[in-house]
Order: sequence, then C-alpha cells, then structure tokens
Amino acid sequence: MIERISTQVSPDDTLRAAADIAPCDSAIKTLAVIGVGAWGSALAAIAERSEHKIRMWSRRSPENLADVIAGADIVLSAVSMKGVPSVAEQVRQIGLTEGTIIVTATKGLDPKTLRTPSKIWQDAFPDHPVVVLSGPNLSKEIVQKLPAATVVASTDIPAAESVQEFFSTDTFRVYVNTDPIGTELGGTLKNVMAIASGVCDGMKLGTNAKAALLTRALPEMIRVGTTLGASAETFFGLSGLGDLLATCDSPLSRNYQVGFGLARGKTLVEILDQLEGTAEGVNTARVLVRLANQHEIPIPISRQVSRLLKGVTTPQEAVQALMERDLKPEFCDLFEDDDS
Ligand SMILES: NC(=O)C1=CN([C@@H]2O[C@H](COP(=O)(O)OP(=O)(O)OC[C@H]3O[C@@H](n4cnc5c(N)ncnc54)[C@H](O)[C@@H]3O)[C@@H](O)[C@H]2O)C=CC1
Ligand SMILES: O=C(CO)COP(=O)(O)O
Repeated sequence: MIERISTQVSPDDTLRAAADIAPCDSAIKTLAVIGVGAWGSALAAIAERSEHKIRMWSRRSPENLADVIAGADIVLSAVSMKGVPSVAEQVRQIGLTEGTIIVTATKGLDPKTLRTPSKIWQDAFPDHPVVVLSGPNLSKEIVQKLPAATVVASTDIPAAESVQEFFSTDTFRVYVNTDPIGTELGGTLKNVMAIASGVCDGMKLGTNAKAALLTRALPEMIRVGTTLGASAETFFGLSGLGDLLATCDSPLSRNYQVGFGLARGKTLVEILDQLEGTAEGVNTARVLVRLANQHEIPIPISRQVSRLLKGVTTPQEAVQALMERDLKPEFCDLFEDDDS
C-alpha cells in the first residue's frame, strides 16, 4: 500500500510554483486532503501551485486532523471505502468552517448502510456542499502528467465550478456535471466490470468477448444507476463509459489485476496480498448484489463476478452461465427488469 505522509507538502509550507501550470484566479486557496494513498497524493500533486496551500492527513500521519482541516476551503476525501464512515464521523466531531466544500473521490459502497461516499459525507454535513470527483483517472498516469479528464458533480453548481477551477491544469481537464449520484456510481460500478474484464483477458477470451462484455456492462450499470436516482446520460460520459474503458483495458487497474489473477488460478487472498493499494470492486460486488436483490435489478455480469470472488464458481463456469442465459432482444433490458 502506498502511504505518503505530508513530507513534500506540509501544513506550513508555501508550495513551490509548478512551472507548467498557469496561475489560478480562484478565491479558493486552501485544500485539505484526507487519505494520502495513490489517489489522494495524485490529486494533491495536481492542485500544487504557488497560490494554493495544501495540507494532508492520513491515519498514520503525525499531523492532527483538526489542524489539517481548520479553515480549509476544500476538504477532499480520497480515503478507501472502508475508512469513509469513520473518517467522516471524526471530521463531523471536529466540525468544518462554514462554507467549506467537501469533495469525495472514493469509488465504493458502504457494506453496512449501502450508502455511497457522497451520501455519507452529505449526511454528516447537511449544510455543506458536497462535490463528487470521478473519471477515467489511473493515478500512475496522472502523476506522470499524461493528459486526462475528469468530472466534478454536485447539486451545488457554484461549488462544483469552484472545484473545477481549483483542480484544472493544462494536463488535467475538469468538467462539471449536475448528477453527483450518477457520476459517483459510474466510477463505483465499473470497478466490478474491471474485475470481469481482467478475467476475460486472463482467460484469453479474445477481442470479441471483451467488446461484448464492456458493451453489455454499460446497460447493467445504467439499470443500477437509474434505480438509485441517477440520470442515464451520465453513464455515457467520462465517469461512466470513460472510466469503464480506462479501467477495463489497463493492467494499471487494481480491479483488472484482481480479475486477471483469478483467471490465472490465483486465490483472492494471494492477489490482494500482492496488490499495490485498494481494489474497491471486491467490496462493491458484494454490496451491489445486496442492493440489486433489494431493488430487483438484473445484474448478470456483476452477479457472476460476486460468485467468482466468493469462490462459488470458476471463471469458466461464470462465462458459461453468462452465455447460456435466455435469448432476448438487444435493447429490451436497458431500463426494464428481465431475468438475471
Ligand atoms: N488510485 C487510483 O488510480 C484511483 C483511485 N480512486 C479511488 O480512490 C480511493 C482510494 O484509492 P487509492 O488511493 O488508490 O488507495 P490506497 O490504498 O493507495 O489509499 C487508501 C487511503 O485510504 C486510507 N484508509 C484506508 N482505510 C482507512 C481507515 N479505516 N481509516 C482511515 N483511512 C483509511 C489509507 O490510509 C490511504 O490513505 C478508492 O476508493 C479508489 O477507488 C479513484 C480514482 C483513481
Ligand atoms: O478508478 C480508477 C481509474 O479511474 C482506478 O482503478 P483501480 O482502482 O482499479 O486501480
């Protein structure tokens, strides 16, 4: 696990000017990053410029959380899903300055309450704007300053626009969206599909199979999303299709690596032991099955991924089960229930 503590960017440092980043006029200057793993560190690096003050906190860092968030214009959480409820509660007990924007970059679902990270933050801070940041953003490419785009979504548009301005650079293009739940679920649900995609490649099923998998993955994600209040359109954007393509086709993706390893006969325990960082799709698959059962949403691909992760099916049986389902018209099940 990558665990960077506030060494490069300390609470009292004035940050060095990044030569390739134009000065930003935003009134928003102070960022507190909570969760300094691969993604939190990458986002801090993106925001780094002379007029920004960046403070960082993770559970093993020497800084005091209250000092790090005090007076921050933006509090960004890049904690993995399992840490979100407890971290949100710690921050709630400390309290935030009025007007502080909360940005959540976690892609996951809470196993206890089935809530998304943005819902957890909004429940803890009903009077603060909450902005979801999600998109095709493999952190290893972002830190190399390769061009990338992302989405910041909120029902509070001025807050989303402030976050857009704060994080935009000439290599990181930020779009605003008004559908936070859709934006968040795109990034969350594609992690399960990335596991399926890794299985597909690990089994050498070929390009046709991969194209079929990813194409059928999208309506499955849309069915879940629209049931939970998202707009279908959002899933055709960067945080849906965009992140699906990035994560399902890259060995840099930890979720893809999980699927690939399972297809090559490794156990889940072995894979997770060797994995650098968090593969949220493992938890998400389990939670998603419960959500889908509750709402009667057909999720055939995710259900096979969940069975594979539980060890109750093999990759070969999972593929067979998907191929042997009832025949149907291509578009009958985008918004309607069918068998799973
Ligand atoms: N790495 C990437 O390319 C991207 C990751 N994400 C998402 O960002 C989130 C974090 O991912 P990474 O930074 O890659 O993971 P990571 O494993 O590198 O870092 C996770 C961070 O969460 C903290 N954490 C974990 N459990 C905690 C707990 N119980 N209490 C407090 N803190 C806790 C860790 O200390 C660490 O700072 C995930 O939801 C992931 O899906 C989103 C976009 C890109
Ligand atoms: O969300 C990501 C890219 O957008 C990162 O994917 P992994 O968590 O699978 O590495």
